[in-house]
Amino acid sequence: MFEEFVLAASTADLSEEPAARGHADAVEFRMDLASDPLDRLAGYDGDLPLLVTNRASWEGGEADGLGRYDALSDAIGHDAVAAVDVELAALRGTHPDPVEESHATALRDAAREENVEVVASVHDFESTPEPATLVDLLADAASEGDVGKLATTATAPADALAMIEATHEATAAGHRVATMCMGEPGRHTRAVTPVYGSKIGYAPVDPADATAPGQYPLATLRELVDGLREDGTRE
Ligand SMILES: O=C1C[C@@](O)(C(=O)O)C[C@@H](O)[C@@H]1O
Repeated sequence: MFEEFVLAASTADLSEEPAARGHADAVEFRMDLASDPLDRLAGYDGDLPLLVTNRASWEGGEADGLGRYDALSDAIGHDAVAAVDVELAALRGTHPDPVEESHATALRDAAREENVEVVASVHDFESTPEPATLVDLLADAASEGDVGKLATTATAPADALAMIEATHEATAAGHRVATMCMGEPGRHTRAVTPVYGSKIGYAPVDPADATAPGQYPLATLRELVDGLREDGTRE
């Protein structure tokens, strides 16, 4: 699924899928922000494939406890689910609770059996480390998942440059990555890092429901990313 750039419409409401269809390649279903996510998933009959995310509270989301893995295990059994997001800190065992690692790696094994791709993700809600650190994080994340995703917070233009540089380096080193900066000074990275190899972009269908600071509206990001492609067309 992530051979080419995938624009994911990020939402807590799967009934938005028809509105996303014209612009998005997939839907990121933020299960942690949804009510009755498994019921919603069971009733999903949209066209776009789903990337399911159940973001842990310790990584900026709203899902508490290990039960979030049970929900994800159930979710990956649905035909429409093509990818699952798992936090790198859990996969790597760097989270303080060692039980996270066994749950995260078991979920990854189950995903592989279902032919569901794994997005290993890292978020920094405060800052953007220097490029060498970003490249290391991307290499780690890409080795734990099918795609390594890194979202950091830009507080100055140099942070955006660091993310662009790291995206280029990690991609040149053969890692499959998805990158973006959160926050206003890094907003343009969402349009630009795909030029350097980033494989996933996230944008809300309704700008009022952004799932991260600095996201462009879906139609805008589609236009920007396509406009910056060499031939200027959607693949
Ligand atoms: O991890 C990400 C990236 C993101 O945080 C962003 O910055 O667009 C949005 C989240 O919904 C998604 O799970």
